[in-house]
Amino acid sequence: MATDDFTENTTKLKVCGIRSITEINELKTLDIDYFGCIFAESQRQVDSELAAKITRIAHRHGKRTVGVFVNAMIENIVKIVEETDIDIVQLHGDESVEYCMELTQKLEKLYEKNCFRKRKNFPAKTKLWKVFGVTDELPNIADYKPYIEYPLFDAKGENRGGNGIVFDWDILKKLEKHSFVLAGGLSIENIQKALDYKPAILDINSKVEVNNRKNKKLVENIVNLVKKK
Ligand SMILES: O=C(O)c1ccccc1N[C@@H]1O[C@H](COP(=O)(O)O)[C@@H](O)[C@H]1O
Repeated sequence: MATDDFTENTTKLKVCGIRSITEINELKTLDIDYFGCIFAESQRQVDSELAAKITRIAHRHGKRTVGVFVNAMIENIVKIVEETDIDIVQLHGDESVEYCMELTQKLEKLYEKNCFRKRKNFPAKTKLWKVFGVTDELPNIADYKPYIEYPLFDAKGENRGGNGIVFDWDILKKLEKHSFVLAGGLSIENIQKALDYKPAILDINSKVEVNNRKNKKLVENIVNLVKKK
């Protein structure tokens, strides 16, 4: 699995589902490593125009952005990556190994075309995170490894994501430290326990919302725990 120089032996933090300029402006100076923009059908869905603005603000503050897709057409993902400059593509559907291979090739071509637009401080190549919806068993992800930076384990629920529920984290004990992203129902109540499983990244979303928007105080409480402030 190819991780980049940004990866260290500490747990990083992603806040997903940013859907307004107000939210990114409120959160941009906190010690958050990644902001997520959801392109899939969702109450948190954004278009590429808004995601490009969010990404510009995030990049100016040294943060990366993650685009969340569910079974999207590969051409659409490549177009959105080009339009928005997002750093990571999170595949939250039933995308196959072959799909990840094809997307990797297409993103490589896009990189060759646009490599002159190198991002300051960031590797310009777009990475893939493949999501696996789990309950109490880990799937076999071996064939995905050549194409992804990280597997992301989320609780299998009624919807594709944003279910606000956890899975049996004990299944993560078998994994190498800092080799995966953990999502699903993460909140101030369980974030300390989640850290004990040594994920590379904790991905918070619905549990830090009030009135359908990210709440700065709720996010800040989690930042303080994860970054031990
Ligand atoms: O949040 C959504 O609406 C969403 C829709 C479609 C795909 C993914 C989505 N969110 C992702 O779900 C996980 C867990 O979220 P939660 O903490 O349980 O609310 C996270 O990776 C989000 O990126």
